[in-house]
Amino acid sequence: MIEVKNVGKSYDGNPVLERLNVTVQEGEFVTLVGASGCGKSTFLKMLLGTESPTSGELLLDGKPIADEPGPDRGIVFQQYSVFPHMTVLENVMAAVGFAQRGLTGYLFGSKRKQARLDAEAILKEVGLGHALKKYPHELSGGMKQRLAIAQALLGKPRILLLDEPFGALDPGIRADMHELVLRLWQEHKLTIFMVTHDIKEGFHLGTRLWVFDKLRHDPHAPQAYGATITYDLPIDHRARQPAPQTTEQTIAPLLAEAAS
Ligand SMILES: Nc1ncnc2c1ncn2[C@@H]1O[C@H](COP(=O)(O)OP(=O)(O)OP(=O)(O)O)[C@@H](O)[C@H]1O
Repeated sequence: MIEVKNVGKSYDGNPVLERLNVTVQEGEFVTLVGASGCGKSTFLKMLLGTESPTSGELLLDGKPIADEPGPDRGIVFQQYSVFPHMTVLENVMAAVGFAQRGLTGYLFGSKRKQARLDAEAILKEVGLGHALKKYPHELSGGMKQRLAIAQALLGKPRILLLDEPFGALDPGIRADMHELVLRLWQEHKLTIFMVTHDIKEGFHLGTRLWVFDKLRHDPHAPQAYGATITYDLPIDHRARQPAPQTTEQTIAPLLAEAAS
């Protein structure tokens, strides 16, 4: 479904990513780990369509990914911005309006009624059914991310991109969010790409874990080469067991080394 063929990405002539070659099938849950600044978010942005590859091809169903975000791809960031003067329900309805009418955004009559029903349904699904009338400043971190996920799912995307969505949350809340994401992944038959700095989270959620790192280094020119996918590990979740210690023990020092 997604083919990444020899993709490279540079900014101002400095390579960030190079020689990416992978294929991802519908329904996979790919987790991305790697040192800070090695290009994980850049890869997500190329899938979203807000950045394009400098070289190579990024194909969705055999066609180049459109160079603008579309309803088939939703994204959730670690920090999320909402309209502070609107309630949870109004924020989601506004997103429906923008999706349907562009920046003028306001819906009338039966369309507005339908938007409200859709917004209420998705908010219930992400566990915010009790918080429709709350304002953003009244929400906890976990509730804000639930709202972000609701917005991302509104266009009924096939692909959900998660850029460290739970990085700022406490462990207990994270566990609840993991449950939510796994449920939505299954119920909506999503293909998910999720960046995380937490390797345990990567193993726990993913059906496949990618490690981004540089294969080539020039000590005199640290910007000379980009990162690539150095490990592509399938994860067997039939029992949703914790990651096998041996694999985790192999990868963790590599990440620590790459980060130093
Ligand atoms: N629009 C841009 N213009 C120039 N350089 C950029 C741009 N976006 C990202 N970069 C650079 O590309 C590199 C990769 O950034 P990216 O955010 O993709 O890394 P990352 O692996 O997601 O990092 P982190 O884990 O810290 O979020 C960084 O050196 C960053 O400064």
